[in-house]
Amino acid sequence: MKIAPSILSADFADLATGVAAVEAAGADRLHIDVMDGHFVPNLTFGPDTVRALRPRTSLPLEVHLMADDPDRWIAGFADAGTDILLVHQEATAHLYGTLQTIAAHHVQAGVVLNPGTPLNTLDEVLPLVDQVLIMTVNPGFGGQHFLPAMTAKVAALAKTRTARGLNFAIEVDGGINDQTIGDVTAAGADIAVAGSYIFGGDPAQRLAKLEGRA
Ligand SMILES: O=C(CO)[C@@H](O)[C@H](O)COP(=O)(O)O
Ligand SMILES: [Fe+2]
Repeated sequence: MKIAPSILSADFADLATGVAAVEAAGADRLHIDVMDGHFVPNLTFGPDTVRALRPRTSLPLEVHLMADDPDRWIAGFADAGTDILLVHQEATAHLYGTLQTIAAHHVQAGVVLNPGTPLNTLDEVLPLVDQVLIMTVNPGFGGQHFLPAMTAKVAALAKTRTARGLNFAIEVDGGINDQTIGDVTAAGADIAVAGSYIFGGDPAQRLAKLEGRA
């Protein structure tokens, strides 16, 4: 299992220190939760945060874009140094085109599903994506409880991937800790985002635990 620490739970006044800690501890990538105050009731980072972090780490930068009308942000995040851009299915009426636009900017494209959005809404776009992110909480805030019903959704997506001969990565986000990581791993997730668990203690120890090294 690859772990993507979410800087939403890091110290906003000292992001570079949090990033250095998880990079030294062996994180796979950095997860950057962008919230626009409309799609979700919270405000966080923008492209300038990505631009500022880019020279401070060699980890891939994954942007989880919780914003309405994601097309307006694609060029800005691509130009800032984003490696993987994840857009919500629920945030655009033009998902197919949005994913094409991300790829045209030479950024890996991913799609995110809220807990209440069915998998079959992705039937047509799965061949276009590098990654599918299954929300295991309702988006907007860190530190929420994992929704156990999402485990079956991850398993169903893994089954679809095999049946269709596709090779996108499956990621989970929300409520991931040492108690919940086992179920999502068994269900077929490849990457797990973790914020409050990683930054709520010693990041190196907690990362090792999630990766099954401790
Ligand atoms: O996208 C989100 C929340 O909307 C997440 O990436 C959170 O940052 C995960 O936080 P934890 O549940 O791990 O505390
Ligand atoms: Fe996220």
